[in-house]
Formats: sequence, structure tokens, C-alpha cells
Amino acid sequence: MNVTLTPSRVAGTARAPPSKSYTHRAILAAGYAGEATVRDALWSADTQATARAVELFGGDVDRHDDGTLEIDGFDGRPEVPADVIDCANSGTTMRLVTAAAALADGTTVLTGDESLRSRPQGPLLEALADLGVEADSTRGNGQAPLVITGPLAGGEVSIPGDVSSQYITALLMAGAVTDEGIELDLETELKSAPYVDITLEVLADFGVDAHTTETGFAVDGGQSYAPAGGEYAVPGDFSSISYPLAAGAIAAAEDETVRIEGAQPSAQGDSAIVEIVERMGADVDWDREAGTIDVSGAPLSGVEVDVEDTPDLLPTIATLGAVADGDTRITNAEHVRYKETDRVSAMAEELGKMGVETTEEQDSLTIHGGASTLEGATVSGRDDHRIIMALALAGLVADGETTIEGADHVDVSFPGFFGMLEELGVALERRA
Ligand SMILES: O=C(O)C1=C[C@@H](OP(=O)(O)O)[C@@H](O)[C@H](O)C1
Ligand SMILES: C=C(OP(=O)(O)O)C(=O)O
Repeated sequence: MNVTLTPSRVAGTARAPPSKSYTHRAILAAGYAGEATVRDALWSADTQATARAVELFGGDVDRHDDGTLEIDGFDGRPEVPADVIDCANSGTTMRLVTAAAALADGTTVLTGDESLRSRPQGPLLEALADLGVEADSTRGNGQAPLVITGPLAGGEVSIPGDVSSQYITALLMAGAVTDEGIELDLETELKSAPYVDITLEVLADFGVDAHTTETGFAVDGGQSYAPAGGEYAVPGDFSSISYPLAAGAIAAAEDETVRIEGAQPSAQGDSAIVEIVERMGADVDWDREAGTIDVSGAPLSGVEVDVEDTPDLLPTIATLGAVADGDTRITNAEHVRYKETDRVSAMAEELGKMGVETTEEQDSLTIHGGASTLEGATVSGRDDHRIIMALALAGLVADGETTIEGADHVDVSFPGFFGMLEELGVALERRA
């Protein structure tokens, strides 16, 4: 599907979809449990990949129309899957499920789409191998397809922190049901650290203790997963909230606001988008108790933003920077190159097609902004949900039409994205 947008003003109310990160963890935690109900789960391509994995490990995931998942778990002992686990486009699924597969007494094969098969899994494979598991990349290049033969008993292991925090999450979640537990020593500084905070929060909500140590993280073995009252509820997604928030900041109709609902505070680092948009000059009011954010437009100015903790915000900030006056410098961004696509280059190149000048370095992206520079163009969504959504924002204020190719990939994290834009008043056309 291609989507064509024409310049539009936005106003009205948007509801944040449930958090992808919390949903992945809740589905897998419920898998590790005997049984659990997960309310307000995100049902997207990525979270469905995690649900499929839980089923292949011997669990059962039953979805009701209201978004509630009734999950029968595999009770800490995954079966050897009867088929290859296809993690599709989801890095979180592949990392978390690889560690779960190591618990099975037999061999599991994991694969994914072309993008996922190009992302780094080496440090996780090495850590599992150091813990006595056979963990291989079929091509010997640290990328999927992966072949994992357990079981994993636990132990102490060191791992880099600057490639993906998902390795840490994966080992902590699996470590809780090993015999010995797992102690992780970080070899390098941890990037995307708030995602490990999300993990610790979800584990605590499922009655599992994992904690920081002087050198990293640790989880005791022999624990059981069980949420209080048998239920767990997923909060709204701040990476997804960044899009309606940015839309309001750059394209709210005069004297109008965009209201975002479902914005209760949680451990998500990406809630930093509220402060970033405010710092650029937008008028933002976040009522944390009510979980609402009101945003209205104002002339934006370029800022410097460190995305060490918040890699998924880079595409949104790049578009905000393209509209803002002056330079927006996004720093500490090297790990943003290891996502569904190299998002640093992708945003530089696609915004470039819209007339935006950027300066790219290995670890940073500077956008030389100014609203008048944005011209409608045909751009590639790079088969990456966040690139598609960020380019759609640019289309709201570009001169003329903007066509985004391959726009269906928003189903990875935000299936209702274009419907939400239409409800806010955006003129767009979908073409098969
Ligand atoms: O654990 C998670 O839910 C995620 C962690 C982050 O990845 P890295 O830790 O690989 O940076 C983030 O980019 C991804 O979208 C979701
Ligand atoms: C990078 C992302 O997810 P994952 O790592 O799960 O593919 C994302 O949602 O932006």
C-alpha cells in the first residue's frame, strides 16, 4: 500500500495504542506463568509474533475483541517447538524468544524477515554459549536464522550493553526460571536503558525479582511468574504517542489542540518526547493523573537531543527538526542504525528527497531545518514502521503531495495509524 498525503491541519482527540514493549513482555511473562490474563494488549504484527512463539512452546493465547488476552502458559518449561519460530519483523520477539528457547531440552530454530535476518544477535548467542547452551547463527555471521539447543541452567556471564538492551531483557526473563539464576556483567555502557527498567517493572508485576548489581543485573533462579490477581494491564505507548504529539506541534489548526489519551506515566523512556516537543517551542500540557496530553502548534526551534535512552524517537525528532527553525542535532545515535533499517541514514536520505539538508555522522544526525524547505515527494517507507510514520508527519506540512511507499508496515506497532490521522483531519489516500 502507498499512502499519499496533502498538507493538512490537525485537531481533535487521539488515543495512544497500548505499549508494544510492555505487551511483548506481558505475553512472554504469561507464557512463563501457569496462566494469566493480559488486558489492553497491543495486537500488532510484532506482538502476534511473540504470541505465536508462546504457542509453539506449548502455551495457548486466546484473544477477545476488547484486546484482552487469556494466556495458558508453559509454566517455565518450554516444549521443543514443532516448527521453526518466525519472528517476522520483530527484534524484541527474536531476542526474548531466543533466551526462552534455550530453556527447552532440545533444538529450536528461529528466523524472521529480511530486515530481522540482518540485525545483530551475536552478543546474545555468545552469552548463551558461555552459559553452556549451543547457540548458533546458521550463516556464522551472528544473524538469524538461529539454532538454539538447551537446556540452560543459568550462571554468570558478561555481555556488551551498547548493541541492544533486549539481550539483557531476554536473559533476565529466562533466568528467573533456570535452576541457578543469571548474573549479567555489562562489558560496555548500557544503551536503551529504560527498556530494562520496563522489564524489571513487568517482572515485579509478575512476582519475579530481578535487580541491578554493581556491574549489571541479576535474577535468582527457581522463581514463578504470576501477576497479582491473575491479571496484568498494558499502559499506552509513548513511542506511538510521539506521532500525534508531533503532528499537533507542527500542524495543529490555529487556536486548536490535539488531545492524546492513554498517556499515563510508566517506565517508558520515550515519554521524553513530551519534554522535547516542549523544548522546541510547542505548547504542551501533560496531565499525568488523567493520562492526557494537550498540544498546540507554535513556531518550533531546533534543539540538541541525546537519544541514548530513546532510540525509537529518532525518526520523529528528525521530522520535527526538519520543520523547526535552525539546526536539530540528534546525538548518541549509533544504536539507532541497528533497527528495522538504519534509521539514521534512512531519515537523512528520505527527508533529503523532500528538500531537507542533513549532516550525518556515525553517532549523530543534524537536521538543518526550516518549514519552507519541505517539499512533497515520493519517499520510501523502507519497510520500517517508524520511518513511515515520521515521513507521514513531514507530509502534513510539505508543499504539495507526499507519497509514502510501502506504508502498510505501520501494522508492526500502530495498525490504526492512518485512521488516527484521518480522524484528526488529515487528507490522505491509500492506494494498493
Ligand atoms: O525492549 C524493547 O522493548 C525495545 C528495546 C529497544 O531496542 P534496543 O534495546 O535494541 O535499542 C527499542 O529500540 C525497541 O523498539 C524495543
Ligand atoms: C526497533 C523496534 O522494535 P524491535 O527491536 O522489536 O524490532 C521498534 O519498534 O522501533
